Amino acid sequence: MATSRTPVEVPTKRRIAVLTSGGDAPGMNGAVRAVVRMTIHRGCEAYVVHEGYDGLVCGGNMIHQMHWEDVRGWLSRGGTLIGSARCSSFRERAGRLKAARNMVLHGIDALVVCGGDGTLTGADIFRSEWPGLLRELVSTGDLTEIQIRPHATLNIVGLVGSIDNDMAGTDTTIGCYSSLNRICEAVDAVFDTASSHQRGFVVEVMGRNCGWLALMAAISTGADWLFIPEMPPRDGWEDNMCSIINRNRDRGKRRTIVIVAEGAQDRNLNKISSTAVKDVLSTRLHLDTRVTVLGHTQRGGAACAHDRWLSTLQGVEAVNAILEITPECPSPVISIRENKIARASMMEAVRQTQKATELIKAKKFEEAMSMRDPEFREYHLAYLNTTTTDHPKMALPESERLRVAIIHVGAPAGGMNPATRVAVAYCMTRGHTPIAIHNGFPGLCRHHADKPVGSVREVEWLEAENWVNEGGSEIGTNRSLPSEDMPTTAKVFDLYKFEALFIVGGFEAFTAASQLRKAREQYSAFKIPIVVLPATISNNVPGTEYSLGSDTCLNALVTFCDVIRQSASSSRRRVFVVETQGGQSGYIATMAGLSVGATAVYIPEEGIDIKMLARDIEFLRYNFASDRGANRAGKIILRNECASNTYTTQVIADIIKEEAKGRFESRAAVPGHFQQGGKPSPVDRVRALRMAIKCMQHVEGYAGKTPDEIADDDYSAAVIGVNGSQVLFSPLGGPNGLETTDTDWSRRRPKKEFWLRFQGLVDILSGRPKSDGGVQDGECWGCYEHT
Ligand SMILES: Nc1ncnc2c1ncn2[C@@H]1O[C@H](COP(=O)(O)OP(=O)(O)OP(=O)(O)O)[C@@H](O)[C@H]1O
Ligand SMILES: O=P(O)(O)OC[C@H]1O[C@](O)(CO)[C@@H](O)[C@@H]1O
Ligand SMILES: [Mg+2]
Repeated sequence: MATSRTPVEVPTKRRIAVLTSGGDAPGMNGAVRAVVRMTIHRGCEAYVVHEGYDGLVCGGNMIHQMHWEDVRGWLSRGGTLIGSARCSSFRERAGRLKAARNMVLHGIDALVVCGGDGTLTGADIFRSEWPGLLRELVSTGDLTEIQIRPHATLNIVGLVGSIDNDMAGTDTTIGCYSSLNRICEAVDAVFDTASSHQRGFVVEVMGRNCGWLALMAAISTGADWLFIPEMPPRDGWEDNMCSIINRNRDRGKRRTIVIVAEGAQDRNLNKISSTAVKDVLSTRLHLDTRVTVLGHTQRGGAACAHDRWLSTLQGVEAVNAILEITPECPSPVISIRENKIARASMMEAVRQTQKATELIKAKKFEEAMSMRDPEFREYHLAYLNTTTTDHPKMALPESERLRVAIIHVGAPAGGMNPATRVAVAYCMTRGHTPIAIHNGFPGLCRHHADKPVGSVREVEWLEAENWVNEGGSEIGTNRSLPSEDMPTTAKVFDLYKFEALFIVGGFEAFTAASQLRKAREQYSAFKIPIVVLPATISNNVPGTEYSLGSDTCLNALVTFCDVIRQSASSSRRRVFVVETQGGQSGYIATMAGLSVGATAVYIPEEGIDIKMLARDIEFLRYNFASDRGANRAGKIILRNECASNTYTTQVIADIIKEEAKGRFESRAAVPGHFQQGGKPSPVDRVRALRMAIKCMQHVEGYAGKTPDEIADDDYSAAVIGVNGSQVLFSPLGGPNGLETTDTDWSRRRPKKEFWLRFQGLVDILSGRPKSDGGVQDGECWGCYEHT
């Protein structure tokens, strides 16, 4: 160690450092970018520590200051650009002593750590030891009293960055959905070749001791069988697995997919390897079977949209937390529950995570399962109940079985097919009759009696099985509403004896349900439970903060923006004005803006005016001038299609070009229906499963009730939705019904749009000037001085 005479700068501003540690995870760069920029925005100095805890232990230029421009373009980069490591010396007090000294020498006493349970454990130990470490450093003469005085406490905030999603206390970790995307792309591809050759495939996925990736992959791809560490199969699993696979084959399935978590084991903790599973399939079923081990492909590549906005919002929250916590506060970890970013106790989260691992080792599997996030068990059960439909104990008595009609209304959205598949499978498991209405309400009224095939058809298991990863709407969707022919709609409802209606779609689906509810007075055919599962890329359905398809759309937009932005790298100095869909809702424009780091986002809720454009052009000018060609990628402005009638996408691109006076160029780009995405994203697939099952359970609750009893219950016409940290049903009618409380009918969007607050964040993180002509607290502009 150097002596205490090592010069120490006395910082004039608070210094906050960020590091990434443990296995890398897509989205870590987004977190670092957000921490760096938010730190600067909040008037502090941003530092990074390279190579995880190794960098803290080694010090020197492994720890250095970061400026605004240094993190430009990081959102789209895979891995972690500041490096990560598994550092053995930090596990020892001697290593942490060196780390403490290096932090003081750099004037840093606030640290954001992004990693898994190990990283956070290390962080918590470090914080608890901090005063003792400093005292020891003074006693050995490595630091002086004066040097340690400003650093009496160490503030640490954790961000969970890990593909494993093994951390208790948060629904998802930064990186887990990107990894799941990679897995699903691979399994979707395997799916095709497996079908062609009628083969079996055993796919091994990562996750260490946690089965989240494996479970979600199985759900998202309709795997026939699954092995996860938390829920080892019963003894004799070989027979069970073979019998289920045989039954699926007998029903006409041409492929067999088995997902094996790398930590899979039997009830005696003996490893179940993918090759052992392959051997069972080959020898017992004589299936031509292949093993695919996905390995580190699961950790690499650019982050998906979900991980980009999640890491950004959590990075921002980490800085806010660092500046707010007091010495007595336990270190927080930034979590997400459904749609709500929150803070939880870091040590409690780590304790529970480690407990889950210990319980697995102690063969207490049920308890281990309950240590995972609350939905884990729900998802596991849902997977079991929908992968095969033969569960005699699940079947309802004849009197409680319903004829459930399923209809898609509105534009296609990713997740519509998986949701329908799940509803069908659940109905079959319970003994209900799933009936698909093809091509929406016009299909119902005009083609129900067509020969040889009408538009109202019972769904076969095999038909629905193939919808697990299909985009669009296989049963056909239509924007037309029942009001176009209410009498015929009611007649056909009666004719086919519908006893429940499941509507999947966007604002039109919501409107259709509302119309049917209001028409109950005239037509008793509608006095049945009606439930809407929001599915629209616009995410503009009242009663929910999330609609199926919006995540798929964001991924498509993010890919589009990444590609065009990169195309500017040869020409440089180019601004793309990208037109997004979304109707009167700026949701996808704003979330895409957060996910790609847009310079500005124009949304209908705010409109566009000439002053705004002038300010943004001035900002672009400043940006390009201070950039000095350092970053070659283009800049993105996102404009929602309805943001202004006058300032169209092309007009804005032309104005920018004109005003740039040759200093930079601009182009309009319209991804159009590309935004509906191809195959649904894993987020949309797994949420489709959960939401569709909840919807079926909801309508099931009305079995045995009279039409009037049903009509009298406000919840008999409801929307399922994510509301903050909960998934809830909201009634359409009644005093608290969405129709009156939360629907802006003329603008076709909810009255309260939760995401509007993110609009300001897009601006803060791009450094865009405020609308009042000022700048974002002066910090974002000021930072350009450093470049
Ligand atoms: N008990 C501990 N005490 C001190 N430091 C620790 C401890 N556990 C882990 N660390 C530090 O955290 C680093 C990362 O931990 P680990 O390798 O377990 O990965 P992780 O953060 O859990 O991420 P992932 O599991 O996603 O790869 C370790 O290399 C070590 O430096
Ligand atoms: O990259 P390494 O060090 O081989 O670690 C692999 C492990 O890291 C993870 O990718 C992330 O924790 C695990 O899923 C996997 O078991
Ligand atoms: Mg770990």
